[in-house]
Amino acid sequence: MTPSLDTLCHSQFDCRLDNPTLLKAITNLCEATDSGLLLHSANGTEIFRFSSLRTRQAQHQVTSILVHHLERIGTVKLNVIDPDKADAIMMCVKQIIESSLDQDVTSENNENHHFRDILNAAPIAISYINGQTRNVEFINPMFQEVFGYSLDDIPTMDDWLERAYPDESFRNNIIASRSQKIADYRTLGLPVPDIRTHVVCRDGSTRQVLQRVRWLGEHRVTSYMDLSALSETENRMQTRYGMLEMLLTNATLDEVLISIVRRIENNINTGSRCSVLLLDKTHTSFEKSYAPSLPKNYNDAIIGVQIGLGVGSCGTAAYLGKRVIVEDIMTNEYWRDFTALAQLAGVQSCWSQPILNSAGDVLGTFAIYNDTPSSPNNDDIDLIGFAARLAAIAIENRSTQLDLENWAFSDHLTGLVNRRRFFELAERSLVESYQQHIPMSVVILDVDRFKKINDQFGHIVGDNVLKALAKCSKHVIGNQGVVGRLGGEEFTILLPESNLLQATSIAESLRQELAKLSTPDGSEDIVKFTVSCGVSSNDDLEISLDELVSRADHALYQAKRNGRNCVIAYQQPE
Ligand SMILES: Nc1nc2c(ncn2[C@@H]2O[C@H](COP(=O)(O)OP(=O)(O)OP(=O)(O)O)[C@@H](O)[C@H]2O)c(=O)[nH]1
Repeated sequence: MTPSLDTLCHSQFDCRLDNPTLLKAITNLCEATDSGLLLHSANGTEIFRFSSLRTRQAQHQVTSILVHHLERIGTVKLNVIDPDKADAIMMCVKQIIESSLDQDVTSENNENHHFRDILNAAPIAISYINGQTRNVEFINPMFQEVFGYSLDDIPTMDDWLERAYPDESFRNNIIASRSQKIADYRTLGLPVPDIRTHVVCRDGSTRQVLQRVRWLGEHRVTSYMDLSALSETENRMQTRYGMLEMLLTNATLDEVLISIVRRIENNINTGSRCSVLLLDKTHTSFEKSYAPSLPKNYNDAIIGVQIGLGVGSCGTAAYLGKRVIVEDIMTNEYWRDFTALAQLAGVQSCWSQPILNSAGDVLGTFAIYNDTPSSPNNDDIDLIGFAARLAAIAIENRSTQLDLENWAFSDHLTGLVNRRRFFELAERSLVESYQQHIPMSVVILDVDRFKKINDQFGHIVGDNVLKALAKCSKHVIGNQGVVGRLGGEEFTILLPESNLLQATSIAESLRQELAKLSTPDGSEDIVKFTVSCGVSSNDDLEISLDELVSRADHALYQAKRNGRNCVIAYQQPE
């Protein structure tokens, strides 16, 4: 910053007159030339006077305006005895003063260059504004890098404020009052508190910065620490916490996976979309797609696709069990057979990470798609890895939960639904039956003389009989109903859409099939057995589940009394 010469004359030239070299040089000149001399600064203050007895008598006076680099810095009045020497003496005076000033300006310039160098090297954006003229005199390279503006874009403070805060009412209210506060702090001699603010950059983007204002004489030095990178990190942390929280809720697997996709999409560049693709049980082809931002026909086309080398980013990543980064789909060989699909979705790059379970098996993939060719930075890689791990946990959680549910709801010996589950399902069916006016039926089935089988062949063979019965019953009933084990050698069958006649017929078929079964006894022999069944239905009137079951039980009792190995439908007593 070169201070104007005017400033030098007014504020600094006077005090520099005590510079002994300058005073000595002028005094010497006056003595050598018999001159008297009176020097005024530009504002008229007398700053130097020399006179001797002879010069006081001298009649010839010359006045000259002292000009330095076209700027007036003061006047010199000479009293000379020999008028012919007046111009030469005046020239000498000027040279002495100007060379002294040049030295001062040069040292000032050196200081200013040093100051500039420091600002240029500073890692934060800095502007240097003249508080009186409001001219932006300097901005450092970091300022240009962070905000994009050059000095030509913002020659004055008002230009800067208009660009940085384009909303006029915000400028007139918030910014104006902030400027007033900054002035007040200055008047009070207090440091101006730092503030967080959002600045609009030259390219229209917004940067969050920490603004610090300090005064250097008349100059306002403002530094801006870029917080945008910091808030990006904060956002990413928030996203991660949000996803972890989701895992702890009762959300279904579908909800968790969609939530992972959505949250990552909100956290990355606009124009980027995400997907979770899940493999089928054989781990060879994609079975499910969670990609709500990709077109439906894209998702549909992915289902059933066999994974392998060159099956896009995800097919290849799932096949290799390794992350696959495709920066440009149109030129990458993994996408050679899928470019039309990519065009359909409007994606040009795809980074895919396999989802691995704790045993290291590939369960699917998590991927980020971009609408332009692009490569991920370290943060992106980190985020993809995090999303894939989270998806793996969600999937494993879900399967553990299913295992637990199965364990809680199924009979351990036969794998059929247990008593508790059977009654839950039957209760639900009964409600629907009345709502839809479709009768439902219940069959209770009991192995005849099972005690004898146990006694004769032992408990293990008895167990095998029960398992064989369960397997055969499930097969015969198929999707007509649900087979459950009530306990011991007693089973039950729920037939939600069968009336009494149909249910009796189904039970009769089952009885016949079971009678054909032969269970090995562990030696040469085989075990044959029969069953008796009681059937009830809600054809005729609205009854409770307890009543329905008790009627079937009653019918079973009849079947046993009738000699076993038969099916009896419940009949209302006359
Ligand atoms: N092997 C085996 N036996 C069981 C199991 N649960 C109950 N039992 C046996 O099943 C038999 C049931 O006998 P009972 O209730 O007297 O009836 P039953 O011999 O089948 O005669 P009826 O029902 O009158 O035809 C008992 O001997 C129980 O010990 C089981 O899980 N495994």
